[in-house]
Order: sequence, then structure tokens, then C-alpha cells
Amino acid sequence: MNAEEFFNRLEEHLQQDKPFAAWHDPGSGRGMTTALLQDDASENLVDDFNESGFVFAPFQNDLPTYIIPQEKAEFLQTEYSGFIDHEKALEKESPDFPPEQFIQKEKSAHENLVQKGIDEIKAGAFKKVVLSRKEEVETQLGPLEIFKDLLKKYKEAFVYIWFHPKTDIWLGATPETLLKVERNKFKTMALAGTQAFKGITDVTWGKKEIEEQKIVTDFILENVEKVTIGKVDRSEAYTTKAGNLLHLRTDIQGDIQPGTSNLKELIMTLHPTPAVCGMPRDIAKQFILENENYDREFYTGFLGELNFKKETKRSSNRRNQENQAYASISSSTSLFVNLRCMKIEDDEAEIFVGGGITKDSDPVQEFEETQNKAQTIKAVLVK
Ligand SMILES: C=C(O[C@@H]1C=C(C(=O)O)C=C[C@H]1O)C(=O)O
Repeated sequence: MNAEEFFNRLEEHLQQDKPFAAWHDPGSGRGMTTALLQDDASENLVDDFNESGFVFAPFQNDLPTYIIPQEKAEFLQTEYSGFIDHEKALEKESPDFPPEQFIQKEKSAHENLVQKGIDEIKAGAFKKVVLSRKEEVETQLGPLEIFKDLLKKYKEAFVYIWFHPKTDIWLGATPETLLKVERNKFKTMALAGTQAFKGITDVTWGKKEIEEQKIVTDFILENVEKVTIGKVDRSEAYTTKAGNLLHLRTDIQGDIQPGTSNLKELIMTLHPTPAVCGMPRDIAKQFILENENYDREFYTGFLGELNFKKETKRSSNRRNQENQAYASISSSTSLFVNLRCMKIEDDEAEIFVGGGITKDSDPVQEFEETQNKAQTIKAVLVK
């Protein structure tokens, strides 16, 4: 399908108030932008993670996870190739907002929150907590225009738009995989620690960032054991680029025990990781819910393809079946953490940003980190 037709179909669906998701996964190797357009406006929720479709889960895993079921939706794909050079795009459009007095208010509120987190860590309540805030930005752009811009600018990220009448419109460009499962192989990553990208990726990391990322790696390694078989492999921690930022990342992979109930267990084991919540998980989560002073909703939740069925066609090279094509159906799961994201209501975008706090955090630097993260998203909101 050509790109114009594809985006027109999404626009039409949005006008009709019907749920849809569209996404581009750079790791899929398909180079395509995919969409699922639900046939009606019904609400479908995930029950046992046996379902197939595109899921959208909140930060709090006791709240409902939405799904656009594959069997109730139309599947569209386009080869959208409007990619342009990322750095140039960011240079060209560096919007200077919001106004100074707004920043001051946000700044002191966030710094106070971070200081409270540090005090609790020093008092021994927990080791790490991820604290976040929400910023409101006006935009004249339509959601699909924003989606196209995200696709152009963030070719290394999982870029998506999600709409459901119950959740409103969400968009994002996330660098973080929660979980990929194909047959009995799983892959995940520990992503944490942030610094601004200044032209080179060969950078050094401070003690605070090394420690905060190691907390995530250790948590994943200790907990996935319950649902995996054999040895779990891990890479060394390395620097990875995400838009105008650099992060520390460790890749983790292994084999999952056969049986679908293990998929649910693995997802629930991982979500939320200390990359977006904290360590120990429950105490950190409680602190977040009591102190952040706003509702994260789907920010730091997860989203993506669940048991997604794909048809792969292969030509047979057997002589007697020369002109036949074999079609086989495979199913895989590819979930991402909902970061660098926004929620759109009319002409207002709410941007969600946070960072990991440890005993060595500095509130002023932590606020700057959230500003840098917000910039990734703001860059597409104004023309
Ligand atoms: C919480 C966010 O990002 C997470 C926190 C990071 C950090 O604290 O350095 C880095 C990557 C993500 O795991 C966010 O982008 O809002």
C-alpha cells in the first residue's frame, strides 16, 4: 500500500473514533510501517497473554491492558521511507519553550521530589527509584503528522501511534525493548544511565550511571531464571544512542520454557523493571504512587506485538513444485517500554519524562536529564 493511502486510512479511522495502532520496529528487519485497524469501537482487554494483537499496558500492572485483537482488525503495511538525517532535523527545529516561569515551577517541584527520593534511599528505604514528571506543550500539528515526523527522525527507535476512545491518542519513539520472544528464544535489555549526545559515542560513564544500570541488569538476571531454561547470555554494558541521548545497555537472551503461561509470567517478571520503577520494586512503586503527584497512565507501561501472527511466503525450489509458494504462519512477541512518549488531547500534548535516582543523584542534574529527554519529543511538536 502506498504511504498516502496508508495514512489516509489511519486518519479516517481516527475520525470515526475507532481504535488503531500503527508502528515501525527497526529491529524487525522488514523496514515497514504496520497498522492494525479495529473493526469496531469495542474495548478488548488482555486476560492471559494468550491473545494475538497489539497491546497497550499501563505502568500499574493491576490496571487493564488494552489489545487490538488481530482477528478483529484489518492489517495494513506501507514502506514509508521519509527518513531524513536525524541530527540535522534536530538542529533545524529546536523549539525554545515552554516559558521561563513555567520551567522554574516545574524545576523546583521535580528537584524537591528527587531530593525526597535521595533522602529515602539514604535512610535505607530502597536502593533506586525512577522519578518522573509531565509537561504540557501546545501543538498545532495533527497526531498523524506528529507520527510521520517521529518516523522520519527516530529510525533507531520503536515509533508508534495508539488510539482508543478509552485512552486517547498516545505517540512515542522508545529505545527500550521489554521483551522479544520468537519460538522458545527470548531477548530483553537493561537500559539505564543517560548523558547528552555531543557528537561522539565513545564516552566515559560515572559511578552513578554504572551503578544504576547494573541494578537493572542484576534484577533481570536474578528474576528471569524462574521461567527460562539453560544458560542466560548477557553482553557487556555498552553505550547506545537514542535520539539526542546516550544510554548504557546490556543485552540479555536465553531460552524460555515451552508453554504460553510462561509468556505471561516472563512479562510480569520484567514489568516494571528498575529502569522505570526501582529496587526493590514494590517499595519503590509505592513511593512513586504516593509522591509523583500525577498519574503516569501508560508512560513506563509497555506496548507492541503480542503472539503476533505473520505469514511468510517462500518459493519452493523443489523441481516438481516450481511455481508454488509456501505460506507458513509464525507467531512472535515484540514488546517495548513506553518511554519518550506523549498523550494528545485536542491541541495539547502531555510529555512524560523521568530518570533513575540513586544515593549519588544530584537533583539539579536530574531535572536537566528530564529536560533533555523531553527535547526528543518536543522536537516534533512545533514547526
Ligand atoms: C524513565 C525514562 O528512561 C529510563 C531511565 C533512564 C535513566 O534514568 O538514565 C534511561 C533510560 C530509561 O530506562 C524516560 O525516558 O522517561
